[in-house]
Amino acid sequence: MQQTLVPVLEQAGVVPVIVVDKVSDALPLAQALVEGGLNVLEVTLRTEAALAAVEEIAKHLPDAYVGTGTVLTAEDIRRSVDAGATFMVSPGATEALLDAADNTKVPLLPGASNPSEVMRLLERGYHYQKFFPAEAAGGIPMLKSIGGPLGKVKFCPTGGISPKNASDYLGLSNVVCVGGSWMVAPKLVAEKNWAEITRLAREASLLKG
Ligand SMILES: O=C(O)C(=O)C[C@H](O)[C@H](O)COP(=O)(O)O
Repeated sequence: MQQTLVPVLEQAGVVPVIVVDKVSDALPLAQALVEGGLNVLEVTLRTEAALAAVEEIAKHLPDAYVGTGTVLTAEDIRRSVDAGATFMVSPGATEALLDAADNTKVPLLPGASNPSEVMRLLERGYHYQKFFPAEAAGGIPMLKSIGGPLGKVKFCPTGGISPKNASDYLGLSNVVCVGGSWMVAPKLVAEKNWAEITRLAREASLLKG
């Protein structure tokens, strides 16, 4: 069920976590990120514009893998699939969400923040999980500790990742990629500073080594 997601995550390095307020910003923003070398884009379902933004990017930017974030409910899954998302990300997981995900081909990267949550997701077949909120939930020491007993799970830590700590996370054997919003800061998007977004994306893309 996550088969199609694995190669996408493995080449992602840094996944920008995007909040789009205006649909008209979606394409130039996504283009700026792809130009900088980041091609796996998570558009959070936190704004009215999010689904239309996903549709635009999916339709016009074939070089990008666009997915939805902040997927909380079965309805969010349905709307993500309809918009053309190639993957979905949730900050945590509920049985209802996982049941709905079982009924769609679009892969889910579900969130966990401690060993019991990781184990529950593993029981449901999720070998790739988001570790959220990464810094607040114990960061690198927590991931190293989890990696002992639960070494077959690979994580995409998100929440508090920055240019300062991203490469340390990416250096862990149980980290497949990291998520972060620093290269799509609201101020940069509001100013339509696509050049700076490309510059930050390029810097981020070099972190994956
Ligand atoms: O909306 C979601 O589903 C989330 O998971 C939250 C995001 O992961 C964080 O907003 C990104 O964290 P920062 O890079 O610290 O801004």
